[in-house]
Order: sequence, then C-alpha cells, then structure tokens
Amino acid sequence: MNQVLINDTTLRDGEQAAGVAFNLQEKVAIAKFLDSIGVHELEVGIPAMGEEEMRAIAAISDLGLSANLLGWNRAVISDIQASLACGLERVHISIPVSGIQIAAKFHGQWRVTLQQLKDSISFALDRGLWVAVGGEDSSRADDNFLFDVAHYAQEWGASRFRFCDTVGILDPFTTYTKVNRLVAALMIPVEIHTHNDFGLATANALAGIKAGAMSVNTTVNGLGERAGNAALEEVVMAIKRIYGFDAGIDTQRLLELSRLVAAASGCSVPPWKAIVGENTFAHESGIHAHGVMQNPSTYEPFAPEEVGWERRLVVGKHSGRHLLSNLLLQHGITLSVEESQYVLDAVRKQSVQKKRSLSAQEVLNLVKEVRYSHAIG
Ligand SMILES: CC(=O)SCCNC(=O)CCNC(=O)[C@H](O)C(C)(C)COP(=O)(O)OP(=O)(O)OC[C@H]1O[C@@H](n2cnc3c(N)ncnc32)[C@H](O)[C@@H]1OP(=O)(O)O
Ligand SMILES: O=C(O)CCC(=O)C(=O)O
Repeated sequence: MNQVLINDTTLRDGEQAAGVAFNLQEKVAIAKFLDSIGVHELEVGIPAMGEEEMRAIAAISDLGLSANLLGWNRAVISDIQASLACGLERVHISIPVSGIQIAAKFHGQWRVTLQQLKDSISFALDRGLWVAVGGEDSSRADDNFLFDVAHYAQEWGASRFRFCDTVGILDPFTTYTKVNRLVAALMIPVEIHTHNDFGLATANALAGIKAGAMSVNTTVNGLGERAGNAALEEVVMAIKRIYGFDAGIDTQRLLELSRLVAAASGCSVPPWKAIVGENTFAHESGIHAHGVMQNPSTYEPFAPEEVGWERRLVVGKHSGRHLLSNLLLQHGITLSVEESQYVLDAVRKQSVQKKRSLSAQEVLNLVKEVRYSHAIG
C-alpha cells in the first residue's frame, strides 16, 4: 500500500442520514476540524440543494483549507453551475450505472444517461474544474456496462472513478474482485464508497483499498444513508494498525471529532462503537481487568491515548478480586479474601439492580455495609 487518500463525506453522505441537518456553523466547524487533523479531501455537500446549502459550502470554500474540496452533483448542468457559484474548484459527478437505477431515473434509456454524463463532464472541464465521476450502484451494475461507463468517464476527462456499493450488498471478497478488475482496466485512480447495510462498510472499504483503490470515502461515526458509511475513525485506525499504513491523520483527535459530529448530528454513538464508543477502553470483567493490570495489550489492540481515550477500569457484575483490590487500594483499604468475596457478591447484586457498573463511591459504601454487617453479625 503506497497511498490512500481519505475523502471524507460526513458533510454530504453523512448528512443524508435521515433526520440529520447541519447548519452553516456546524458544517464549517466540521470541515475545519477534518482539515486540521489532516484529512486529504472533503465532499462538502450538494450545491444543487439551494441557496442555504450553497452559502455553507461557499463559507467552507472561503476558509482556504489544505484539504481538497468537492461538491457532489448529478449529471445535470445546473448542478455544476451551482458548484461553480460556491467557488469550488472540484466537482464529483454521479451517474447511475445499474439497470435498476437507470430504469427508475432515466426510464431505462442508458444512452441518454451517458450523454448527460458526457455533457456535464465537458461543461465542468470547460470551466476549469477538476472532475471525478461516481458510478452510483456500481455493485449491482452489469460488469461490462460499468467498465464502459468508467472508460467513457476517463476518455471524457474525469480524473477519478468512484465504485459505489450504494446499498451495501457486497462482502469483502466480492468487493476485492470487482474493484481489482476496475483498477486494472482504468488509467485513472479508483475510489471506493461503501455502505453499512450488512455491517460490512469498513471491511468492504479495506477490501477496496487492498484491491488498489487509491482513495476511500468515509464519514465520522459512520454516519450516513440508512445504516451509514465506512467510519473515518475505523478506516484510519484499521489501515494504520492492521496494514501498518499511516494516512497522516492526527488520530489522537478522533474522539474529539466524533463528539463534535455526534453533537451536530444529534446522533449519539453507541458505547460499543469501534474506536470512539465509550466502552472501547473500559474493562469490567474480572479476567480482562486482571490481564490489563498486568499488561494492557492483553485486551487492548492499541493504547487508548492513540485515539484520544483514557483507559477505564470499572467495577460491576463481572468483576473479580484483583480489580476490586486495585480500586480499594487507591482508597487505602485492604480486604481479606473472605471480605472481598462478600463485597463482590454485593457488587453483583447491586449492578443487576442498577443495570450498570458501580461508581467508586458505591463500591466503598458496599465495603462499609459488608464490614458493618459482619461486625455485628
Ligand atoms: C446514492 C446517493 O447518495 S445520491 C445523493 C442523494 N442525495 C440527495 O438526494 C440529497 C440532496 N437532494 C436534493 O436536495 C434534491 O433531490 C435535488 C435538489 C438534488 C433535486 O430535487 P428535485 O428537483 O426536487 O428532484 P427529486 O429529488 O424529487 O428527484 C431527483 C431527480 O434527479 C434525477 N437524478 C437522480 N440522480 C441523477 C443523476 N445522477 N444524474 C442526473 N439526474 C439524476 C432523478 O431522475 C429525478 O429527476 P426528475 O426530477 O427529472 O424526475
Ligand atoms: O457518488 C456517487 O455516485 C454516489 C455516492 C453514494 O452516496 C452512493 O452510491 O451511495
């Protein structure tokens, strides 16, 4: 792996998640943050949506960020005009490539589809824009037709072709095969765009990269249409830690970024969410906590600080003696083996009642109660 460009689409596909609506300030703040941690490219929105969206995109365009900025467009001249009016220098032009999409959007008239693509690419190029093309629903397209469209896009002057698994129906093996063939057939770079309908968006994004895609679409927290997209934090950490490739992103700020997008989108992150979920570096189970206290690598794939977290050891239903003693020692308390077992039994009972792990103070209260009942009992 020599190069992987991260083209983050939180501000476009991320915002397409039902119910998510960023305002101008939020869009600007997210764009600035992504840029500041080294994300290479940002798909900043859809100018054709109208004046308000155009104002937000123009405001991002005026920031003078280091990241390349792309506006998303249909193969429609007025969409490209809207992108130009925002001051963008790069456009992504999307065209459906599967039979099902062409039937629904172009009454099955694929020649008309291609003509619209040709006209919009040439309109954009004539105005000095850098052009990328997206094959919407590439994963369900007839392979020969997909190749034809990609070749035409290349011939007509596009600088990149996006392979889209629009409804998230591929697995990593098929993604690899399909993307690899496309990469081999084209001179221009291929980008991989995946969806999470079967929970495979990140795995498929990695398969696309392994197959030779030079750039990958991500969204923060995996936000996006339906079940979302490949998560930025997952893709960046997976290529860093599994493939040993550093994409140049400041990973220590991934948690802060996740929180910014969670707040702006109103979509909270589940505790078990990879990389940024609250439980990713929390240990409660006795066997795990015992191991982590000896050596954190026993149960952590990398150090929490690498993504902005701190490790948490919490006492709860599954905890054991070692974790309990560790907590109590910090408060100057040592228990006998027998006392520890009484306290652990009480912790289990209370955790089940409260349906959570316990705070340090709650554990200390249980210690007092156990000691008192045994003193008088
Ligand atoms: C897979 C994806 O994520 S694609 C991106 C999806 N994102 C969005 O739709 C969010 C932003 N969209 C919008 O704000 C609106 O849909 C707009 C402004 C783009 C268009 O709005 P409207 O003119 O009201 O049309 P509407 O959304 O109802 O229908 C889409 C139209 O675009 C056409 N269309 C869809 N994709 C394409 C394409 N890639 N190229 C050309 N035309 C297309 C449809 O055939 C339909 O055309 P019609 O109006 O002639 O029947
Ligand atoms: O860029 C494109 O062509 C469509 C991208 C997209 O959001 C998708 O296919 O899911």
